Amino acid sequence: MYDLFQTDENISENLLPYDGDVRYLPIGIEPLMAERYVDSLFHTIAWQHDEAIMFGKRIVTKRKVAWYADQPFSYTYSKTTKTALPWTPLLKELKQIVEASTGEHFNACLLNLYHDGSEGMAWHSDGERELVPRAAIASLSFGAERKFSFKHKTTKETFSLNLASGSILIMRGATQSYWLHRLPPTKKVSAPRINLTFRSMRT
Ligand SMILES: O=C(O)CCC(=O)C(=O)O
Ligand SMILES: [Fe+2]
Repeated sequence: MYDLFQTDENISENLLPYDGDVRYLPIGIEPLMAERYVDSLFHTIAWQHDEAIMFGKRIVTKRKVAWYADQPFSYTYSKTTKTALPWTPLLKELKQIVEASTGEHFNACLLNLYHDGSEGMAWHSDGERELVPRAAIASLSFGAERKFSFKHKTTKETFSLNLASGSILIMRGATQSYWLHRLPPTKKVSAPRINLTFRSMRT
């Protein structure tokens, strides 16, 4: 039987040239296990269409989201507020894997379901008031491999990488203050992708 928990030696060097710390772990979860997780997540998570207020209008995204945490934290972004659901056994298991691989602790998780390449996420940083400042955010990806990009807020320098199924991306320190990130839409991908970002909410 293979070891579910990767050691830190598989984590990349810092991928950002300055003003932050981003590391990539290509195999956070073995590919065959990852395939099974996509299926379970698809069926057991309380997926909801995301709502946002943009230019004063309420829009409903095609992308679906879900929000889970240790406590029923509310989380406001894009001017909408969500209340966290309690962890499911599956999410607890994934949180443990991510914590063991990164050496960090998390108390909340935002999940995104992108049905195909037409769905993505626009440039943003995760600096909401409810988050512990400078705490690590770990992003666990399942399903279709997608490009993920960073752009420095002032120098405009960009950096991109592909996020494989089962991979973990860790953003730490000053990253959210200086860099935006996005998941660009693409015509090349027709399969779904599920992403989990483990976070630390202020308690
Ligand atoms: O889907 C992704 O890889 C990133 C999602 C993201 O940036 C977020 O939920 O804040
Ligand atoms: Fe983000």
